[in-house]
Amino acid sequence: MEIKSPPTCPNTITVRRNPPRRARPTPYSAAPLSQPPSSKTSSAIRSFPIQDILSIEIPEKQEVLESSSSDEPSDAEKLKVFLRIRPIVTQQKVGGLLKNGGQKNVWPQNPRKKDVSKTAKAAGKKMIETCLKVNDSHSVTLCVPQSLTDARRTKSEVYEGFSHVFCDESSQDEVYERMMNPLVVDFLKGKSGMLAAMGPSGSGKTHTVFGSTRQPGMVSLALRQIFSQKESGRSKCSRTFYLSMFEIYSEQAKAEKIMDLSQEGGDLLLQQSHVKGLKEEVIHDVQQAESLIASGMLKRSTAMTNSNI
Ligand SMILES: Nc1ncnc2c1ncn2[C@@H]1O[C@H](COP(=O)(O)OP(=O)(O)OP(=O)(O)O)[C@@H](O)[C@H]1O
Repeated sequence: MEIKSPPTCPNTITVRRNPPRRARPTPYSAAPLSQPPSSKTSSAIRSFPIQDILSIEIPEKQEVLESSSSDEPSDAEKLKVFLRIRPIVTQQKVGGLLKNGGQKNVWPQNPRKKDVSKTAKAAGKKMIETCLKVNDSHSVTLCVPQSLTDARRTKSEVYEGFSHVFCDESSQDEVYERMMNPLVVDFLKGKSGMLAAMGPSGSGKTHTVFGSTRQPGMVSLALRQIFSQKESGRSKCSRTFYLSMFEIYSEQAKAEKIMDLSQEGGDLLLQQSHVKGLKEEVIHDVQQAESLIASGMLKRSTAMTNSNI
């Protein structure tokens, strides 16, 4: 990938947003995957210790300093932060993007979801400027659009320290290979992992995580990898895979609720960071897993509203 350096911006300031962090091993990181839960209903699903991880100070140890010089993060760097830049939606591209080039979405979509075509139409014939420039595979510069430079907003900011920056032309496969594949490989060795997608509405979270029929996202690609290993018989021991889905949502002025998204699932309780009563369904193949996920997505309260957590 050829990366052009960003234009020189006046008054550039540097902000280090995402320094590499070292996470503690999770309690389940050493548990073998071949051992299925004792009952169909898990009574002790631990929440991901994101606060614990974020509160960990970056160690000044030699090994971490050494690893930061190499392109591939060491095992010590378990928390990774990727940045994926969504392509700009122009008038010509709108049709292609909205209809996904004639592709159907694999997953149910929120009918009231923000329509990117409206944004593009609202922009009318205004020139669309790219403000985010990729410096290298770990940093970007946020430049001020020309139209705003008159308003004395001339400072640009460099955001660095990303595990990897995916440019707007990056493919789902490329993102999968670098970001998701290591998690799946670890998962198949019995380790826990989590992928969290963050970003404002319309930034491409759904596209990345779920994708479409032509451009399958991380979930479909991970399922394919998991079941292709199983089918190829690489693992001698027979493994059983379980799937569970839940939604955390909060309505204004009300406490957060947790809902089990499996077909017969109901409200769940969080007790001492354990989601109690979450149902796990045995999954046998990609198609079955995808159809369970699709029905779970329809059950989300956010499927009926415009809000998205
Ligand atoms: N990398 C990409 N390549 C091509 N199209 C993309 C890409 N990322 C997002 N899009 C398109 O941009 C639009 C908005 O993306 P998406 O629905 O994934 O955003 P979102 O972050 O999930 O939004 P929301 O939070 O509102 O659900 C969609 O039409 C999607 O197909």
